[in-house]
Amino acid sequence: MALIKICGLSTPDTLEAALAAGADMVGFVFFEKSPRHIGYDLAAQLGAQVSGRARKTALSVDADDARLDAIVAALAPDGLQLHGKESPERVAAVKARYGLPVLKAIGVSSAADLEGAAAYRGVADWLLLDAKPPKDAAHPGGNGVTFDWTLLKHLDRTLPFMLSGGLDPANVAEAIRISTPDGVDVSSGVEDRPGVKNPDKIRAFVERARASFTSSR
Ligand SMILES: O=C(O)c1ccccc1N[C@@H]1O[C@H](COP(=O)(O)O)[C@@H](O)[C@H]1O
Repeated sequence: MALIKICGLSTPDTLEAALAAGADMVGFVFFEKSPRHIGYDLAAQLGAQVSGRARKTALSVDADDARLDAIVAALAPDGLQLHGKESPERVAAVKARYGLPVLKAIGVSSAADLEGAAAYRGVADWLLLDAKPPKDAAHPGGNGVTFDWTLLKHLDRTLPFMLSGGLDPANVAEAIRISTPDGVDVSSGVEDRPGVKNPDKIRAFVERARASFTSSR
């Protein structure tokens, strides 16, 4: 079954909205420069709230082992999203250390970026294909930017991939139709402003993505 992930959750109410809507994965951001960053105490609280209703994903950016140890201890995630410049060797080391599925984020703006993704075959569990951040961006993701989904027609599908980057309730059906992903991921597209999620937009995103995956089976 294709997966729907809501990322950057940081309050009990919006987490509840994602869980009640039927999100398969819920993501938590551990990156201080992000408006969606959460600390360890809140991570433990939100992690307990999930209580098996969805897979918890911890997003980090070029985190070292000490940082990942602390994140894993606080959240007890079901998967790790590595959203920086982590090499295939680093991804392999993270997988070996924690024994958790790894989603490796790749910034895409051209077909060449997809060729680079091949290096993660046999290492990452999922690719998370996001738009390359704008040059002046403060962080490598969560920028609400899309990329040319038709590029994915030539993607080697050995690894499952999650489509991300600028998705929202209005464009997710078209994005699924064009790119036929194994999952979709959204953050800023279900917000009113950076870091402030909107429960209605979360529900609309999950409903439309689910309907679109179901009708394309
Ligand atoms: O959300 C963030 O603040 C963030 C910070 C650092 C790295 C990644 C981040 N978010 C991830 O980026 C993609 C796309 O987000 P958007 O839907 O375009 O806003 C998604 O995987 C977020 O989880």
